[in-house]
Amino acid sequence: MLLAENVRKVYRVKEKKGWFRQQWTEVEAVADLSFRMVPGKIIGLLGINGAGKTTTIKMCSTLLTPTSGKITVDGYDAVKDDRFVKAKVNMIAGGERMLYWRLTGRENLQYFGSLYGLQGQALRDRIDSLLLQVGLFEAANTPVERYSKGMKQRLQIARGLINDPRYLFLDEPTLGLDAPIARQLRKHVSELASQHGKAILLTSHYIHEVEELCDEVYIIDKGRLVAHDTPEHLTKSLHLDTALQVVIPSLSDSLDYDLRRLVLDYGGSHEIAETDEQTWEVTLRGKTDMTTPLLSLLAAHQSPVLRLSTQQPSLEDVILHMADRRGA
Ligand SMILES: Nc1ncnc2c1ncn2[C@@H]1O[C@H](COP(=O)(O)OP(=O)(O)OP(=O)(O)O)[C@@H](O)[C@H]1O
Repeated sequence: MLLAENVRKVYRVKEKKGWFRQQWTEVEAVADLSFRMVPGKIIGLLGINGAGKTTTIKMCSTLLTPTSGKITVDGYDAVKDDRFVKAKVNMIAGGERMLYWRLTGRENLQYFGSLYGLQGQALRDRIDSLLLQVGLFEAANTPVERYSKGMKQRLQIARGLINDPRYLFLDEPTLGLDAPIARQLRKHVSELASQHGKAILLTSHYIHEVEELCDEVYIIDKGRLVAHDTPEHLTKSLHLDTALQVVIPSLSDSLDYDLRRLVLDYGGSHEIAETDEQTWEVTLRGKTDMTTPLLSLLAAHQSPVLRLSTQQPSLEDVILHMADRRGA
Protein backbone atom coordinates (compact mmCIF):
# COMPACT_ATOMS: atom_id res chain seq x y z
CA MET A 1 0.00 0.00 0.00
CA LEU A 2 1.13 3.60 -0.61
CA LEU A 3 0.22 5.73 2.38
CA ALA A 4 0.51 9.52 2.45
CA GLU A 5 0.03 10.85 5.98
CA ASN A 6 -0.44 14.55 6.74
CA VAL A 7 1.88 15.53 3.92
CA ARG A 8 2.81 19.17 3.53
CA LYS A 9 5.01 20.88 0.96
CA VAL A 10 6.16 24.46 1.17
CA TYR A 11 8.19 26.01 -1.65
CA ARG A 12 10.51 28.89 -0.81
CA VAL A 13 10.61 31.47 -3.57
CA LYS A 14 12.67 34.62 -3.98
CA GLU A 15 10.69 37.77 -4.68
CA LYS A 16 12.05 41.12 -5.80
CA LYS A 17 11.36 43.99 -3.37
CA GLY A 18 12.29 47.27 -5.02
CA TRP A 19 15.49 47.67 -7.11
CA PHE A 20 18.08 45.91 -4.99
CA ARG A 21 16.25 43.92 -2.34
CA GLN A 22 15.03 40.36 -2.58
CA GLN A 23 12.94 38.54 -0.05
CA TRP A 24 12.18 34.87 0.50
CA THR A 25 8.48 34.01 0.66
CA GLU A 26 6.76 30.68 1.19
CA VAL A 27 4.14 29.00 -1.01
CA GLU A 28 2.23 26.20 0.66
CA ALA A 29 1.49 23.87 -2.29
CA VAL A 30 0.22 20.88 -0.27
CA ALA A 31 -1.21 21.11 3.25
CA ASP A 32 -1.93 18.20 5.57
CA LEU A 33 -2.89 15.79 2.78
CA SER A 34 -3.53 12.13 3.54
CA PHE A 35 -4.56 9.39 1.10
CA ARG A 36 -3.84 5.80 0.20
CA MET A 37 -3.31 3.77 -2.95
CA VAL A 38 -4.03 0.04 -3.00
CA PRO A 39 -3.29 -2.58 -5.69
CA GLY A 40 -6.04 -3.03 -8.27
CA LYS A 41 -7.71 0.32 -7.50
CA ILE A 42 -7.64 3.67 -9.28
CA ILE A 43 -7.92 6.86 -7.26
CA GLY A 44 -8.49 10.28 -8.78
CA LEU A 45 -6.87 13.48 -7.57
CA LEU A 46 -8.98 16.43 -8.64
CA GLY A 47 -8.02 20.01 -8.05
CA ILE A 48 -9.92 23.26 -7.81
CA ASN A 49 -7.41 26.12 -7.35
CA GLY A 50 -3.59 25.67 -7.88
CA ALA A 51 -4.37 22.45 -6.15
CA GLY A 52 -0.99 20.80 -5.69
CA LYS A 53 -1.58 17.65 -7.76
CA THR A 54 1.76 17.69 -9.56
CA THR A 55 3.59 18.46 -6.32
CA THR A 56 1.86 15.50 -4.67
CA ILE A 57 2.80 13.13 -7.50
CA LYS A 58 6.41 14.34 -7.41
CA MET A 59 6.60 13.68 -3.66
CA CYS A 60 5.14 10.18 -4.08
CA SER A 61 7.63 9.38 -6.82
CA THR A 62 10.58 10.62 -4.66
CA LEU A 63 11.35 13.59 -6.94
CA LEU A 64 10.50 16.06 -4.13
CA THR A 65 10.87 15.80 -0.37
CA PRO A 66 7.83 16.69 1.76
CA THR A 67 8.34 19.58 4.18
CA SER A 68 6.55 17.48 6.80
CA GLY A 69 4.38 14.38 7.00
CA LYS A 70 5.23 10.96 5.70
CA ILE A 71 4.86 8.87 2.55
CA THR A 72 5.45 5.12 2.78
CA VAL A 73 5.34 2.59 -0.03
CA ASP A 74 4.88 -1.02 1.10
CA GLY A 75 6.40 0.08 4.41
CA TYR A 76 9.42 1.88 2.86
CA ASP A 77 9.85 5.57 3.61
CA ALA A 78 9.85 7.66 0.39
CA VAL A 79 12.65 9.87 1.76
CA LYS A 80 14.90 7.54 3.76
CA ASP A 81 14.43 4.44 1.59
CA ASP A 82 14.01 6.27 -1.72
CA ARG A 83 16.05 3.63 -3.63
CA PHE A 84 13.49 0.92 -2.75
CA VAL A 85 10.56 3.23 -3.41
CA LYS A 86 11.89 4.31 -6.84
CA ALA A 87 11.82 0.68 -7.96
CA LYS A 88 8.14 0.36 -7.04
CA VAL A 89 6.74 3.55 -8.60
CA ASN A 90 6.59 5.26 -11.98
CA MET A 91 4.83 8.15 -13.61
CA ILE A 92 3.15 8.62 -16.98
CA ALA A 93 2.52 12.19 -18.07
CA GLY A 94 0.25 13.29 -20.90
CA GLY A 95 1.51 15.29 -23.84
CA GLU A 96 4.74 14.50 -25.59
CA ARG A 97 7.33 15.02 -22.87
CA MET A 98 9.79 12.42 -21.60
CA LEU A 99 10.51 10.67 -24.92
CA TYR A 100 13.53 10.96 -27.22
CA TRP A 101 12.17 11.67 -30.70
CA ARG A 102 15.24 10.72 -32.71
CA LEU A 103 15.41 7.29 -31.03
CA THR A 104 13.12 4.43 -32.00
CA GLY A 105 10.44 3.16 -29.61
CA ARG A 106 12.65 0.20 -28.69
CA GLU A 107 15.73 2.42 -28.11
CA ASN A 108 13.69 4.71 -25.84
CA LEU A 109 12.63 1.72 -23.75
CA GLN A 110 16.21 0.39 -23.67
CA TYR A 111 17.41 3.73 -22.35
CA PHE A 112 14.71 4.08 -19.67
CA GLY A 113 15.10 0.41 -18.68
CA SER A 114 18.84 0.90 -18.18
CA LEU A 115 18.09 3.74 -15.74
CA TYR A 116 16.42 1.09 -13.56
CA GLY A 117 19.43 -1.20 -13.82
CA LEU A 118 17.73 -3.58 -16.28
CA GLN A 119 19.95 -5.12 -18.96
CA GLY A 120 20.62 -8.07 -21.29
CA GLN A 121 17.99 -10.67 -22.07
CA ALA A 122 15.76 -9.64 -19.14
CA LEU A 123 15.49 -6.11 -20.56
CA ARG A 124 14.94 -7.37 -24.13
CA ASP A 125 12.13 -9.70 -22.96
CA ARG A 126 10.53 -6.96 -20.91
CA ILE A 127 10.61 -4.53 -23.86
CA ASP A 128 9.12 -7.12 -26.24
CA SER A 129 6.29 -7.89 -23.87
CA LEU A 130 5.53 -4.18 -23.28
CA LEU A 131 5.62 -3.39 -27.01
CA LEU A 132 3.12 -6.19 -27.57
CA GLN A 133 0.97 -5.01 -24.65
CA VAL A 134 0.68 -1.47 -26.03
CA GLY A 135 0.39 -2.56 -29.69
CA LEU A 136 3.71 -1.08 -30.87
CA PHE A 137 5.62 -4.25 -31.69
CA GLU A 138 5.50 -3.61 -35.46
CA ALA A 139 6.62 0.02 -35.01
CA ALA A 140 9.38 -0.80 -32.51
CA ASN A 141 12.21 0.17 -34.86
CA THR A 142 10.66 3.38 -36.19
CA PRO A 143 11.95 6.70 -34.81
CA VAL A 144 9.45 8.26 -32.39
CA GLU A 145 9.29 11.45 -34.49
CA ARG A 146 7.34 9.38 -37.06
CA TYR A 147 4.82 8.13 -34.47
CA SER A 148 1.27 9.49 -34.32
CA LYS A 149 0.07 11.16 -31.08
CA GLY A 150 -1.69 7.96 -30.01
CA MET A 151 1.44 5.87 -30.66
CA LYS A 152 3.57 8.28 -28.63
CA GLN A 153 1.12 8.07 -25.76
CA ARG A 154 1.18 4.26 -25.89
CA LEU A 155 4.97 4.39 -25.81
CA GLN A 156 4.68 6.65 -22.73
CA ILE A 157 2.66 3.88 -21.10
CA ALA A 158 5.30 1.27 -21.98
CA ARG A 159 7.97 3.63 -20.58
CA GLY A 160 6.01 4.05 -17.36
CA LEU A 161 5.73 0.27 -17.01
CA ILE A 162 9.38 -0.52 -17.79
CA ASN A 163 10.30 -1.17 -14.14
CA ASP A 164 7.07 -3.13 -13.58
CA PRO A 165 5.94 -0.61 -10.95
CA ARG A 166 3.25 -1.54 -8.46
CA TYR A 167 2.24 2.14 -8.10
CA LEU A 168 1.56 4.26 -11.16
CA PHE A 169 0.93 8.01 -11.31
CA LEU A 170 -0.91 9.19 -14.40
CA ASP A 171 -0.75 12.96 -14.82
CA GLU A 172 -3.29 14.06 -17.47
CA PRO A 173 -2.67 10.89 -19.53
CA THR A 174 -5.13 11.72 -22.34
CA LEU A 175 -4.16 15.39 -22.72
CA GLY A 176 -4.58 16.48 -26.34
CA LEU A 177 -5.62 13.06 -27.66
CA ASP A 178 -8.50 12.54 -30.09
CA ALA A 179 -11.62 10.99 -28.58
CA PRO A 180 -11.19 7.42 -29.98
CA ILE A 181 -7.52 7.25 -28.91
CA ALA A 182 -8.37 8.63 -25.48
CA ARG A 183 -11.08 5.98 -25.13
CA GLN A 184 -8.61 3.19 -26.03
CA LEU A 185 -6.17 4.55 -23.50
CA ARG A 186 -8.81 4.64 -20.75
CA LYS A 187 -9.56 0.97 -21.45
CA HIS A 188 -5.85 0.20 -21.12
CA VAL A 189 -5.61 2.11 -17.84
CA SER A 190 -8.63 0.31 -16.45
CA GLU A 191 -7.05 -3.06 -17.36
CA LEU A 192 -3.75 -2.10 -15.73
CA ALA A 193 -5.66 -1.95 -12.45
CA SER A 194 -8.20 -4.73 -12.90
CA GLN A 195 -6.03 -7.31 -14.69
CA HIS A 196 -2.47 -6.39 -13.72
CA GLY A 197 -3.19 -5.31 -10.15
CA LYS A 198 -1.54 -1.88 -10.41
CA ALA A 199 -2.42 0.81 -7.87
CA ILE A 200 -3.10 3.94 -9.92
CA LEU A 201 -3.38 7.61 -9.08
CA LEU A 202 -4.93 9.65 -11.89
CA THR A 203 -5.14 13.39 -12.36
CA SER A 204 -7.24 14.71 -15.23
CA HIS A 205 -9.08 17.83 -16.23
CA TYR A 206 -11.55 15.59 -18.09
CA ILE A 207 -13.90 14.89 -15.22
CA HIS A 208 -15.94 12.29 -17.10
CA GLU A 209 -12.66 10.33 -17.39
CA VAL A 210 -12.23 10.39 -13.62
CA GLU A 211 -15.87 9.41 -13.17
CA GLU A 212 -15.45 6.48 -15.56
CA LEU A 213 -12.16 5.15 -14.18
CA CYS A 214 -11.81 5.99 -10.52
CA ASP A 215 -12.97 3.90 -7.58
CA GLU A 216 -12.42 6.85 -5.23
CA VAL A 217 -11.84 10.55 -5.69
CA TYR A 218 -9.89 13.03 -3.58
CA ILE A 219 -10.78 16.66 -4.24
CA ILE A 220 -8.17 19.20 -3.20
CA ASP A 221 -8.28 22.96 -3.07
CA LYS A 222 -5.07 24.97 -2.52
CA GLY A 223 -3.36 21.77 -1.38
CA ARG A 224 -6.03 20.86 1.20
CA LEU A 225 -8.35 17.89 1.04
CA VAL A 226 -11.96 19.08 0.78
CA ALA A 227 -13.73 15.81 -0.11
CA HIS A 228 -12.96 12.12 -0.40
CA ASP A 229 -15.46 9.50 -1.51
CA THR A 230 -16.57 7.32 -4.42
CA PRO A 231 -17.79 9.37 -7.41
CA GLU A 232 -21.35 8.02 -6.84
CA HIS A 233 -21.43 9.00 -3.15
CA LEU A 234 -20.00 12.42 -3.89
CA THR A 235 -22.72 13.19 -6.42
CA LYS A 236 -25.44 11.89 -4.07
CA SER A 237 -24.15 13.45 -0.86
CA LEU A 238 -24.38 17.03 -2.12
CA HIS A 239 -28.05 16.66 -3.08
CA LEU A 240 -27.57 18.58 -6.28
CA ASP A 241 -30.50 19.26 -8.59
CA THR A 242 -31.71 16.71 -11.12
CA ALA A 243 -32.73 18.20 -14.46
CA LEU A 244 -35.95 16.98 -16.05
CA GLN A 245 -36.49 18.03 -19.65
CA VAL A 246 -39.65 17.71 -21.71
CA VAL A 247 -40.34 18.82 -25.28
CA ILE A 248 -43.96 19.75 -26.13
CA PRO A 249 -45.52 21.06 -29.38
CA SER A 250 -47.18 24.16 -27.93
CA LEU A 251 -47.43 26.18 -24.75
CA SER A 252 -50.71 27.84 -23.74
CA ASP A 253 -50.86 30.58 -21.09
CA SER A 254 -52.69 28.26 -18.71
CA LEU A 255 -50.06 25.50 -19.11
CA ASP A 256 -47.30 28.05 -18.57
CA TYR A 257 -49.04 29.21 -15.37
CA ASP A 258 -49.50 25.64 -14.07
CA LEU A 259 -45.85 24.78 -14.79
CA ARG A 260 -44.72 27.76 -12.70
CA ARG A 261 -47.03 26.64 -9.86
CA LEU A 262 -45.67 23.09 -10.01
CA VAL A 263 -42.06 24.28 -9.76
CA LEU A 264 -42.97 26.59 -6.85
CA ASP A 265 -44.71 23.71 -5.02
CA TYR A 266 -41.59 21.55 -5.35
CA GLY A 267 -39.12 24.32 -4.48
CA GLY A 268 -37.32 23.99 -7.83
CA SER A 269 -36.52 26.21 -10.78
CA HIS A 270 -37.37 26.07 -14.46
CA GLU A 271 -36.51 27.36 -17.92
CA ILE A 272 -38.71 27.41 -21.01
CA ALA A 273 -37.29 27.91 -24.49
CA GLU A 274 -38.72 27.75 -27.99
CA THR A 275 -36.65 25.50 -30.24
CA ASP A 276 -35.78 25.86 -33.95
CA GLU A 277 -38.41 23.24 -34.76
CA GLN A 278 -41.09 25.49 -33.20
CA THR A 279 -41.52 23.21 -30.21
CA TRP A 280 -41.11 24.14 -26.56
CA GLU A 281 -38.37 22.79 -24.34
CA VAL A 282 -39.23 22.88 -20.65
CA THR A 283 -36.47 22.14 -18.13
CA LEU A 284 -37.34 21.66 -14.46
CA ARG A 285 -34.59 21.49 -11.85
CA GLY A 286 -35.03 20.38 -8.29
CA LYS A 287 -34.00 17.98 -5.57
CA THR A 288 -37.25 16.00 -5.87
CA ASP A 289 -38.22 13.97 -8.91
CA MET A 290 -41.03 15.90 -10.66
CA THR A 291 -41.65 13.38 -13.48
CA THR A 292 -45.04 12.07 -12.26
CA PRO A 293 -46.65 15.45 -11.41
CA LEU A 294 -45.30 16.93 -14.65
CA LEU A 295 -46.77 14.11 -16.76
CA SER A 296 -50.14 14.40 -14.95
CA LEU A 297 -50.17 18.12 -15.57
CA LEU A 298 -49.41 17.70 -19.28
CA ALA A 299 -52.14 15.04 -19.53
CA ALA A 300 -54.63 17.40 -17.84
CA HIS A 301 -53.76 20.01 -20.52
CA GLN A 302 -53.97 17.34 -23.25
CA SER A 303 -50.44 18.22 -24.28
CA PRO A 304 -48.54 15.50 -26.19
CA VAL A 305 -44.97 14.75 -25.01
CA LEU A 306 -42.47 14.72 -27.89
CA ARG A 307 -39.44 13.88 -25.74
CA LEU A 308 -38.72 13.36 -22.06
CA SER A 309 -35.32 12.96 -20.43
CA THR A 310 -33.73 13.28 -17.01
CA GLN A 311 -30.17 14.20 -16.23
CA GLN A 312 -28.72 13.13 -12.88
CA PRO A 313 -25.99 15.36 -11.39
CA SER A 314 -22.49 14.33 -12.49
CA LEU A 315 -19.10 14.56 -10.82
CA GLU A 316 -18.52 17.62 -13.00
CA ASP A 317 -21.52 19.31 -11.32
CA VAL A 318 -19.99 18.46 -7.93
CA ILE A 319 -16.66 20.08 -8.83
CA LEU A 320 -18.38 23.16 -10.29
CA HIS A 321 -20.56 23.44 -7.19
CA MET A 322 -17.52 23.17 -4.88
CA ALA A 323 -15.50 25.62 -6.96
CA ASP A 324 -18.43 28.08 -6.77
CA ARG A 325 -18.72 27.65 -3.01
CA ARG A 326 -14.99 28.16 -2.55
CA GLY A 327 -14.95 31.23 -4.77
CA ALA A 328 -12.84 29.85 -7.63
N1 LIG B 1 8.84 24.91 -8.04
C1 LIG B 1 7.93 25.70 -7.49
N2 LIG B 1 8.29 26.80 -6.83
C2 LIG B 1 7.36 27.60 -6.25
N3 LIG B 1 6.03 27.39 -6.29
C3 LIG B 1 5.60 26.30 -6.94
C4 LIG B 1 6.52 25.40 -7.59
N4 LIG B 1 5.81 24.41 -8.17
C5 LIG B 1 4.50 24.67 -7.90
N5 LIG B 1 4.38 25.81 -7.19
C6 LIG B 1 3.12 26.39 -6.66
O1 LIG B 1 2.48 25.41 -5.85
C7 LIG B 1 1.06 25.39 -6.09
C8 LIG B 1 0.62 24.01 -6.54
O2 LIG B 1 1.24 23.71 -7.79
P1 LIG B 1 1.07 22.31 -8.54
O3 LIG B 1 1.82 22.41 -9.86
O4 LIG B 1 1.46 21.21 -7.64
O5 LIG B 1 -0.51 22.27 -8.78
P2 LIG B 1 -1.38 21.47 -9.83
O6 LIG B 1 -2.59 21.06 -9.09
O7 LIG B 1 -0.58 20.39 -10.47
O8 LIG B 1 -1.75 22.58 -10.87
P3 LIG B 1 -2.16 22.44 -12.41
O9 LIG B 1 -3.37 21.59 -12.49
O10 LIG B 1 -2.41 23.85 -12.80
O11 LIG B 1 -0.97 21.82 -13.10
C9 LIG B 1 0.80 26.50 -7.10
O12 LIG B 1 0.42 27.64 -6.38
C10 LIG B 1 2.13 26.69 -7.80
O13 LIG B 1 2.28 28.02 -8.23
